[in-house]
Amino acid sequence: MAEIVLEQDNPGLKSLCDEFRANNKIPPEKFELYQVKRGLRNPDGTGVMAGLTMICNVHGYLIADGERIPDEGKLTYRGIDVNDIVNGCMAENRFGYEEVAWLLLFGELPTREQLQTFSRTLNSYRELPEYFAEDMIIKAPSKNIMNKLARSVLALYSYDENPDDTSLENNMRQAIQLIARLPTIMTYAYQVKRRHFDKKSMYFHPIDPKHSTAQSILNAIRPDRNFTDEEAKLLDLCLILHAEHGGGNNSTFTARVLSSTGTDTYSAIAAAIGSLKGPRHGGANHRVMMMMNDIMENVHNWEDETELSGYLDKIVRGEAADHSGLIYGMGHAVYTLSDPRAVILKSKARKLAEEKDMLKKFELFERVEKLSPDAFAKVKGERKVISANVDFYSGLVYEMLGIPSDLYTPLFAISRIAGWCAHRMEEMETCGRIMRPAYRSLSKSRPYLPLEERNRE
Ligand SMILES: CC(=O)SCCNC(=O)CCNC(=O)[C@H](O)C(C)(C)COP(=O)(O)OP(=O)(O)OC[C@H]1O[C@@H](n2cnc3c(N)ncnc32)[C@H](O)[C@@H]1OP(=O)(O)O
Ligand SMILES: O=C([O-])CC(=O)C(=O)O
Repeated sequence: MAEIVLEQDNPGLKSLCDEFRANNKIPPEKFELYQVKRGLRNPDGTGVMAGLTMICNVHGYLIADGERIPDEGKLTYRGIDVNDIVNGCMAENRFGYEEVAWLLLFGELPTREQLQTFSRTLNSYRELPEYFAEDMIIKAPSKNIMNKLARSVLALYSYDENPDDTSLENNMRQAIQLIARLPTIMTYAYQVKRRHFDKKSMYFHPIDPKHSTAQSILNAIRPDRNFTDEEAKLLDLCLILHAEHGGGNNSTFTARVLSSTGTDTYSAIAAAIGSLKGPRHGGANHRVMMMMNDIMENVHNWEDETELSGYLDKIVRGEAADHSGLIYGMGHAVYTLSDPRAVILKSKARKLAEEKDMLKKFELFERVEKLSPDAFAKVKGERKVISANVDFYSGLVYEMLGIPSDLYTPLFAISRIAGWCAHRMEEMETCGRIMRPAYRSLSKSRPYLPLEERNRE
């Protein structure tokens, strides 16, 4: 027999998949029979309680008589409402992401002096180690910036003289260095991707040590380095809103699971980046824009709610857009009536759309947001209340800021790294047990057969 050609549509590969399918069926009713908490969710849809945290609270429903009662979403960082953080920074017309990173890492709002010192510290670590960009980014471009971010974070292990020391001091050093460097890695990786895959110019502007995180990103991705203060403050707002979301979101949980083994910071954060890339998690912000492009192409009259509803039904039936059956940017594991981050981003998107003469597109987003819950309820027969999540309007805001779609999900990672690092340290300092849930085995005992007895047709 010749070797199997591992290529899409090759009969050999198809036969391997048939072999897999034949031997790997688990009937859905078995999950119920053995009371397995699929997706680590209780029967009422609430998450399995996996830990304790002081970093964040995500509120999306009330429980009354054992039932989930939908409620407006509320997000607090270290007990402080994220709306108050946003309004506080806006009232003082200053950048807020650095303050949020401090709050998440240490548990208290920084004093003016602490904030200045922290911002200066971040700026002093923005540059990558010598030859890192040449050896790790330029020589090995990736089409996908999330993939490049994960690989670069893993590679930083080799540039660290003390990578495996998991003392708080060492974890803290690595956390602050990573928070400072991830934006630089992202913008370098983007330039290399532009040059290598898109055949466009690549430019590496010098880093300005006085820039906030948001400013440093705009400085690096704009060919002429020009941006307004309003644009930088809006990007900063996006970074504030994405910085943290409790211990249970998939990427943070991933970081905590890895940290519970005692592994190094680079391994834990690279894994979290891999999780965030998924289209059901942070990758949804990019998918929303692809889905909306598909809707714009296929729905003839954007204002016709009957036509639009019909198309949304097709998306949920898996017959349109990417055929996943998902309306990206809608639904959430915790939020029901609203995701507070989506509420803020929507108001910013509307304002920008008015300024940039893009109201027609904004209103289409708004219509999809309005009609999706019905399509979801009708097609899936689900009673669950769904609303727009953080990923629904973020891509639109980025698009109107002139940020390329390659960077939508990476920007999420640039911000969320603060939360991941805070959770890693909390896990290691306060929990100290390896996470090890159980899987009920459905396999039956059987004898090992010698090769000549394995005759299957
Ligand atoms: C930063 C973030 O991660 S925010 C979330 C970003 N993700 C997205 O926007 C993708 C679209 N949304 C979803 O896939 C889901 O709503 C999630 C992943 C966010 C939450 O998932 P869950 O808590 O498991 O959702 P839920 O328990 O309500 O799922 C019930 C059913 O509804 C489906 N469903 C949930 N949301 C949607 C949606 N937006 N479109 C279509 N079907 C959906 C689920 O796939 C599931 O179907 P199944 O029973 O056939 O498996
Ligand atoms: O909490 C979740 O499951 C996903 C989410 O919104 C986030 O991580 O920001």
